[in-house]
Amino acid sequence: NDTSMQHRNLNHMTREERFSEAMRRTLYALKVLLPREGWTPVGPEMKYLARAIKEFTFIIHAGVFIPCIMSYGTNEQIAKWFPLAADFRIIGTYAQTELGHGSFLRGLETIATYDRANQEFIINCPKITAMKWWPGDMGKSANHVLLMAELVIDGKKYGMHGFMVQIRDLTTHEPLPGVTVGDIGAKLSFESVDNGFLYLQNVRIPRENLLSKLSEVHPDGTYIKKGNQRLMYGSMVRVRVNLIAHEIVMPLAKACTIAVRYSAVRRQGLINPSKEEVPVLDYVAQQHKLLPQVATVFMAHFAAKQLVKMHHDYSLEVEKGNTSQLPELHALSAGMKACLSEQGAAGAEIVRRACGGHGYSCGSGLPFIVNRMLATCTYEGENTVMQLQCARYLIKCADQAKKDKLTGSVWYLSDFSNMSCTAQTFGDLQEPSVLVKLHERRAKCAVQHAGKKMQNMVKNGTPAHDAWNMMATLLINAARAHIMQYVVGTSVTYISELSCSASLKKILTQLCALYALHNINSNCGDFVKFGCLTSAQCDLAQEAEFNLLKQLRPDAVGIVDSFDFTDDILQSCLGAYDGNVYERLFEWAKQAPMNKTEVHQDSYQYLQPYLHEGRDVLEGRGRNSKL
Ligand SMILES: CCCCCCCCCCCCCCCCC/C=C/C(=O)SCCNC(=O)CCNC(=O)[C@H](O)C(C)(C)COP(=O)(O)OP(=O)(O)OC[C@H]1O[C@@H](n2cnc3c(N)ncnc32)[C@H](O)[C@@H]1OP(=O)(O)O
Ligand SMILES: Cc1cc2nc3c(=O)[nH]c(=O)nc-3n(C[C@H](O)[C@H](O)[C@H](O)COP(=O)(O)OP(=O)(O)OC[C@H]3O[C@@H](n4cnc5c(N)ncnc54)[C@H](O)[C@@H]3O)c2cc1C
Repeated sequence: NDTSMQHRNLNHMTREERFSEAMRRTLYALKVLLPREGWTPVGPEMKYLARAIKEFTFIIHAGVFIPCIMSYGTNEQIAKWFPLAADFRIIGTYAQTELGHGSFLRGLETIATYDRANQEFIINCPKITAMKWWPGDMGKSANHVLLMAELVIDGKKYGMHGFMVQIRDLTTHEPLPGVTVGDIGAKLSFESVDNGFLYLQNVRIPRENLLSKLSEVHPDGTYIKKGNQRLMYGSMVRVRVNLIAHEIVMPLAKACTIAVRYSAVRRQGLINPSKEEVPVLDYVAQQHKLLPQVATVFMAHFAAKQLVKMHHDYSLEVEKGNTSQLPELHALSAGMKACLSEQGAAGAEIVRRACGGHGYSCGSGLPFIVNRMLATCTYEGENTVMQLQCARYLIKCADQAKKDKLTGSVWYLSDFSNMSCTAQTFGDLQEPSVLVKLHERRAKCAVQHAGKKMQNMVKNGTPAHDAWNMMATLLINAARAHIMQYVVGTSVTYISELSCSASLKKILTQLCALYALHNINSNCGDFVKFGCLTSAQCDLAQEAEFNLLKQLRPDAVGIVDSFDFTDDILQSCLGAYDGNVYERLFEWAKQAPMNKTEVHQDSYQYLQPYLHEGRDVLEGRGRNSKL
């Protein structure tokens, strides 16, 4: 109810207005509304703030820069920079991606050369492709960057390391000497975020600014490795784990809230010619578009909770020096981020499109969500690259499964029990245990299929790297199958262990079955090809899905209401709680800047001569028509 927090209509603001409004609101929220003692920008409070603010600034500062200080800094470095960053007395970003490289980190070109005489690092972007490009909050907001650069000592390269680099004056906010920085311009979304470019030329930083938890450089230039160097990639794992809830589950839940509420209000056409127009939500085709996406919100939420727990447990182990869980966590987080962002972004577009013309209006609030979700398929690890990382781990595990009993998320690769499906009715295929087994078998077969294909190619003389490249599509499918079995399996377990009312558990079980069946029916080629289902059982799977749509239809609005988004955060004429769609759309349109005058003078000057000629002809004074 704090008017300082309420959103003005973002669609009727310029990009620069949105940029400064987002900063005002974010700082207001953080500085005024949060208890100051003890909160951290990545603490549980952020989850609630993120529900209250449509456009944040400082997501990278809070979601990446600060966690990196914790992950890569020594205790002294954390003690120095964390308090400043947590209170926004320094604003930072994570500057890794360059104009010429984003996925292939070993190709990054920014160099940090150690100057022994002055005990400094000299930072350089040797050519235009080395310029840092994309980091959020970097163009106009950040005064520091956590710069990922190639460390060079006496001409020898030591790989990518993290350096704290100040880029703007803390008094004037002007760029420091050797720093060229700015905004990269208009993007598909994130209008309020100043993704930036950063060109560094002979910028000097103290030796102490190398974040030295994992490695350090002594004054004489001696390089010391401390611990598993793979932890240098650790911040990306953490962000991939955290972004699922924040940037995939929540936006998809908002989109589903809007689309389901609108579909319950929008009457269009007849089902029974003798009855009145029906709400479009009564069309099974509409239910088939919307309800599986509602189910995805829940299943992705449950799986993300499990992944966050796994990351938390892993972090405790790393503190004890045990990094053994890192390979599985990397594979799972990379695969989950890629597959759920793919599903989520596609799902948001499906539900937007299900709202017809009004879904194409920014007044629906849906284009904002769809465009932002598209970014999740690219940032924090481009999806294809992440799926291949996941597949790399699966292929290794499949080889290991031939001799060892596997555990963890890949345990099913060493399950050689009979997994044939005996379902005779569509009810059998709604059973959670049957759905889990089907997904495990499909995933196991997909991984083995890709592995076998590559082995055969190598046996026939194809170099392993070429076989990998040629089978990439099968490897990506294997990664998707692995993640689907993980999401279905963890969701079934989570729901079964949930202490809640029987009626709620029934709905959640139905949603889980709907998610699994929708996935089966969308990929039935795999399920038949790998012998998981017969063609007749595929028909039953479709029947099972349609039956669940019918069962869930009466609760559809109640289910999305349970996401509990306020009208202010939805900013949607279609999804407002009161359902007054048409009045809201009309009011929203009238507020458009285009309508601040009855006649748009700038354009009228071009139209006027033609209009006056038309007037004269119609009033009998004008020359004959030119046509
Ligand atoms: C005040 C407001 C507050 C608001 C709310 C705050 C809350 C916020 C919550 C969170 C929300 C976050 C919002 C999201 C914003 C995101 C913004 C975007 C940021 C970015 O995009 S940062 C840049 C991201 N870039 C990447 O991800 C690059 C991807 N590329 C790579 O990771 C690597 O290049 C690679 C993995 C593809 C290849 O690397 P490399 O060549 O070195 O490795 P190989 O493939 O040869 O593999 C070598 C072995 O290393 C293992 N490996 C690879 N990566 C990792 C890893 N990350 N962890 C562990 N191990 C890793 C491989 O598995 C290989 O192992 P093997 O044993 O040899 O097989
Ligand atoms: C909204 C947004 C915010 C961002 N924020 C940040 C930030 O804060 N900090 C930061 O450092 N970066 C940030 N990024 C950059 C982001 O991390 C990179 O864009 C991402 O890592 C992809 O790298 P790239 O852009 O170089 O694409 P590329 O890697 O060049 O990919 C281009 C194409 O090549 C394909 N490809 C690449 N490698 C392979 C491979 N090995 N096998 C098969 N196909 C391959 C990809 O699949 C893709 O189709 C942001 C990006 C966006 C869009």
